[in-house]
Amino acid sequence: MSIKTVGVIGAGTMGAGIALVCARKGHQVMLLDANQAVLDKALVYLESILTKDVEKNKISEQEMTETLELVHLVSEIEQLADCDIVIEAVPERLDLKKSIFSQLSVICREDALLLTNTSSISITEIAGGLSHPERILGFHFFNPAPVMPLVEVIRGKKSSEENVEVAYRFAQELGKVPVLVTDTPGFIVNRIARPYYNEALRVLGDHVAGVEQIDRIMKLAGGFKMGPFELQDMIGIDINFATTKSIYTDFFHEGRFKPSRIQQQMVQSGSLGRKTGEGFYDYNK
Ligand SMILES: NC(=O)c1ccc[n+]([C@@H]2O[C@H](COP(=O)([O-])OP(=O)(O)OC[C@H]3O[C@@H](n4cnc5c(N)ncnc54)[C@H](O)[C@@H]3O)[C@@H](O)[C@H]2O)c1
Repeated sequence: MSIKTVGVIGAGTMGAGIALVCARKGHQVMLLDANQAVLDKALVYLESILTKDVEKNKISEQEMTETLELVHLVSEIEQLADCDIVIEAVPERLDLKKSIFSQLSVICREDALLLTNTSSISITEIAGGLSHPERILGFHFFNPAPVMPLVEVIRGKKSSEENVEVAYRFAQELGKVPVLVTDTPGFIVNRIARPYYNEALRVLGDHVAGVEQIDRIMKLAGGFKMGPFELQDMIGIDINFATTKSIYTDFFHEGRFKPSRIQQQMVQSGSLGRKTGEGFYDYNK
């Protein structure tokens, strides 16, 4: 399969980065968001990253212009009809993802690959009841997408082996390191990472230590690049909370995955981390 045009749905934290990864490899990118302000912000982000590449002599000004010209900002899902691959990166909600994939199933060609960047939701459930579920797979980038090398390629119950191979090769072609995963809650990385966030939130809730202290200790003693609270702010506390809830539900409420009330209240209050300027840390200072 020759991949020319890639659709990216959702131009937020992940979608904008995924669009950049694809455009840098010469693909035409149709970047869709329901919110025009997010699309405008995504363009500013792309320009700022590529400008840094020019300043560091990694690319020429002409290459920057050519890469930017590959990214088309769109507002209607029908504009993705000719895409060879579509990567969905809307918020971590099953109803939203199901609705998007049911529209894509009608709009896109039968041989187009339909990928979801979900952190935790069952691929099998997203594809359930849709026509041609063999072309629906998980394709999970890590944040920030242009920097992090890993992509989890997740095989849903009805994903075909042929499409798994195409997705695997596509990840390699993007310069990423793919890992094949079967469809289980949280896949590999988010399942293993849950205790890092959850236990830190319990330590905070038990007043054992504060946010900055916990982050500092995990970096100093554990060798982590970022502490659990810095990471939640970068990921988006809403996205992190939704991921924990989904993993907890899909593991039939095993206590070790139980979500935290602290995180829930931060989401309820609109303190979502860096993207809102305030989370466990204040970014407006
Ligand atoms: N944030 C992370 O660190 C991270 C890492 C890996 C995977 N993910 C996953 O990627 C997905 C997106 O996460 P994010 O952090 O980029 O979210 P985000 O909230 O930053 O961005 C989501 C975007 O989707 C848009 N959107 C919502 N409904 C839409 C629709 N119907 N059509 C088009 N656009 C729509 C929103 O306007 C928003 O801009 C989630 O499934 C998340 O679990 C996130």
